[in-house]
Amino acid sequence: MRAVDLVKDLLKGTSVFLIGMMGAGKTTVGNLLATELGYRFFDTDSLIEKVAGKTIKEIFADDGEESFRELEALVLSDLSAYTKLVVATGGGIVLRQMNWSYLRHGLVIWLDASVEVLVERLQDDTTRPLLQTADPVSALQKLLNRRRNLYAQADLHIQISTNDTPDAIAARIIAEIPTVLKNPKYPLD
Ligand SMILES: Nc1ncnc2c1ncn2[C@@H]1O[C@H](COP(=O)(O)OP(=O)(O)O)[C@@H](O)[C@H]1O
Ligand SMILES: O=C(O)C1=C[C@@H](OP(=O)(O)O)[C@@H](O)[C@H](O)C1
Ligand SMILES: [Mg+2]
Repeated sequence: MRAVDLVKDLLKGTSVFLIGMMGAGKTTVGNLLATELGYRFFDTDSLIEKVAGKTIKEIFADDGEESFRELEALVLSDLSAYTKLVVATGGGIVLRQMNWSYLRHGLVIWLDASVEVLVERLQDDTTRPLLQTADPVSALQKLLNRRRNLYAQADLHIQISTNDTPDAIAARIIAEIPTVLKNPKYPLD
């Protein structure tokens, strides 16, 4: 049996939620993973932009972060009603305790990249309002310090190194899902 077929068998349509810091690759890897699993892919940030009719940057600037977080919770609660989804979340989704009740509808996977990797990827990014500061490196470090314990509540922890390609990370997720989901056909596994 191919690894991905075993995983489909184990998941039985359960959705997958990717959490982790900005730049960890949730959007990029989520897309690939959905294709592999034959699931639909959604990104909470893209849905928020559709609902609001403006970009994340504009929402932060016009309405503030709290307003963005309200929309984020709303979009996540809607998505949690469905099965067979891979959902790439925004890095701050873990902050609201209520969001965990939605995330727990699926399998929660933490993509964990170091601040060095995140900085390398996001140094020229202008779309993430929380990084538009004089010192984005320390902004990322502070966010990670504040959020690490929340990300650690995920069902599966995927550590990402500098040279891991998106394809390799998607393959690793598929290889590691069986370590956290029991196979009911082999209850003594
Ligand atoms: N494994 C990877 N290797 C190299 N670059 C990556 C990798 N994953 C994502 N990226 C790049 O890093 C940036 C952030 O990725 P993205 O998927 O948007 O992360 P997130 O959704 O977690 O913020 C994008 O420019 C993307 O192309
Ligand atoms: O970490 C955060 O608080 C945020 C992460 C972003 O999404 P990505 O994690 O996809 O970059 C986006 O939701 C917003 O800029 C806030
Ligand atoms: Mg993203």
